[in-house]
Amino acid sequence: MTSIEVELRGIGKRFPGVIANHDVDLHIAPGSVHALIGENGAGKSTLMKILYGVQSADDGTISVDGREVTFDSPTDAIEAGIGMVFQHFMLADNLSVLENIVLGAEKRHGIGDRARAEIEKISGRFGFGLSPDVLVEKLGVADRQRVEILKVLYRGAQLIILDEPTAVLVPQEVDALFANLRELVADGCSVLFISHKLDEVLQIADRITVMRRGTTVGTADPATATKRELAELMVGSELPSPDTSESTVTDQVVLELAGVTVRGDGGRAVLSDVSLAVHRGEVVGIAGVEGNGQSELVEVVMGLQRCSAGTITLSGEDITDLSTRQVRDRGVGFVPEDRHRHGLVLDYPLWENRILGHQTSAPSVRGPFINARGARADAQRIVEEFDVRTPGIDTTARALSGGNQQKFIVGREMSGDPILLIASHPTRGVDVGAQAAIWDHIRAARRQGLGVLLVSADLDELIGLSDRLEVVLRGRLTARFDPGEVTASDLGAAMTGGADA
Ligand SMILES: Nc1ncnc2c1ncn2[C@@H]1O[C@H](COP(=O)(O)OP(=O)(O)OP(=O)(O)O)[C@@H](O)[C@H]1O
Repeated sequence: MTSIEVELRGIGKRFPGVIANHDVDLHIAPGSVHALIGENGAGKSTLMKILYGVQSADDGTISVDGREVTFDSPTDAIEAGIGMVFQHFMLADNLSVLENIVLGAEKRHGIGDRARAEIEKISGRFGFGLSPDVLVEKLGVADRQRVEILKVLYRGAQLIILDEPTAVLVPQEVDALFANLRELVADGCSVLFISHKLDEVLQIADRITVMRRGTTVGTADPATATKRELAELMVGSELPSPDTSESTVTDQVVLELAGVTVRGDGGRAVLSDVSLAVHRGEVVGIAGVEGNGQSELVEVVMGLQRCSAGTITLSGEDITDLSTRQVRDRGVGFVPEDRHRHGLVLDYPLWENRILGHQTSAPSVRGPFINARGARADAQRIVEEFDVRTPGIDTTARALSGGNQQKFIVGREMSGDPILLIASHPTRGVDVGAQAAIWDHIRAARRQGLGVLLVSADLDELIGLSDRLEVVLRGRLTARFDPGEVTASDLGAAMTGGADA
C-alpha cells in the first residue's frame, strides 16, 4: 500500500456563537497511529468532519502529500485516500459483508468474484478474518467494526479516521483491534483516532495531539508521556478514579425482576428468565458484550419493551405493565443508551429538553401547565452543576458536543429525587473531568440511598462503582462477581463466554 502524509494548518470553524476550531495544526505522518484527545467540546469531532469533507472549514488549509486539497464531500476525501468510521456503524444487517462493502463502490471491482477476491485479500492481509458471504446480522460488534474498516480500505483509504473505536469493545476485542491497526500501519496505512481512554492512547499511538478549547495545544510522545501529563494538558486537572469506598447497601429492595423473559422479532428470547434485585444504596453493574440483552433489560424495566413472562416490581409495586411515563413518575431516573433516540430532541433548546420525560413533575410543570420559568431555572442549575459547556440554555441540543449532551442528560435524570437510577453507559464519550463528575454524582446518589442499575462497556467503571456485578450473556445472567476481587480480564472472559470453556 502507498502511504500518504496529511497536514492541516490554521484550521478554523465557527458556528453561531461558538468558535469550534481555531488555529488548529495537525500533522499525520505516513504509516503511523495518531491519537486526538481533548475534553468534551474541545473541537475534535468538528476537526474530523472537516478532514473527511462533512463540514467545510472557514479558515486554513489541508494538504495531502504536500498538495493543497479542498473537500466538498466525503467522496472528495475518499478520492484523496481519507476514510472515516463513525461511532454509529452504518451497515445493513440483512446484507452480506460483501454486499455492505461493495454498495456504492461498484465501480472499483464490480459486485462479483473480483470484489470477493479483493475483500478476501484485504481481510487476510490485516488479520480481519471476515468471510464475504456471511450476513452482517450474524456478526458481533467487533466484527461489524472490522467490516466498516474494510469498507474504507476497499475504497482505497490510506488514512483511516476512527471516532472512539474502543468505546464498544471488551478488553480482548480492544487488543484484537489494536493488532489489526498495527498490521495496517506496518503496511503503510495511517490511523487517526479520537479517544477519551488515556491508557489505550498511550498503548497504541505513535503520536498524540491534545486539543483544548477549539485549538491544538500540544503534541506528546507516548514513549515518554504519562496519563497524568495528558490529563493535565487536556483539562488541567487530576485523573479521576471510579473507586467507591465503604458499602452503603441496605436490605430494602427497590427494584426486583423475577423470571423476566422478553421475546424479540420472530419470538426468539432476547432475555431469558432473568431474576435480579437492586437494593437501596446499592449499585448493581451489568457487564456484557453489546447485543447480549443488556439493552432489553433496561428497556423492559422502563416500559419500552414488554415481558412475555415474569414480573417487575418497584418498591413492592408491580410495574410490569406500566408505560415509560408511569415508571418515571414512580421515581425512576433513566440515562438511555441512545441519547439521540431517547434522550434529547436535538432541535429543541436545552431548557425544553429539561422537560422531556418529566412533563408531569416539578419543576417543569405547575398544575396542568408547563412551568417554563421552573424548567429554565433548573436547566441552568444542571448546566452549572454538571459543567455542561454551552453558550446558554436557549442553545439547541444539536449544537452541543456529544459529551456535553451526555452530561445534560445525566443531570436531568438525577433531578427530582429518584429512588432508582438506571444508567446505560453514563460516561460514554465524556472526558476525564466530566467522567469524574458523573461518578461523583452516582456515588452521592448511592450514599443517599438510591438504587442504581448500571450498564456499561467500561469495565473499570463497572468494577469501580458497583457493589455487585452480573454478567449477561445471550440473554441470561450467567455469572456474578464481587467487584473487589474480579479483574477486567476475568470479567471480559465471562462476558465472551470464555469462562464456560
Ligand atoms: N452544528 C453545530 N452547531 C453549533 N455548534 C456546534 C455544532 N457542532 C459543534 N458545535 C460546537 O463546537 C464545539 C466543538 O464541538 P465538537 O463536537 O467538535 O467537540 P468534541 O471535542 O468532539 O467533543 P466531545 O468529546 O464531547 O464529542 C462545541 O462547543 C460545540 O457546541
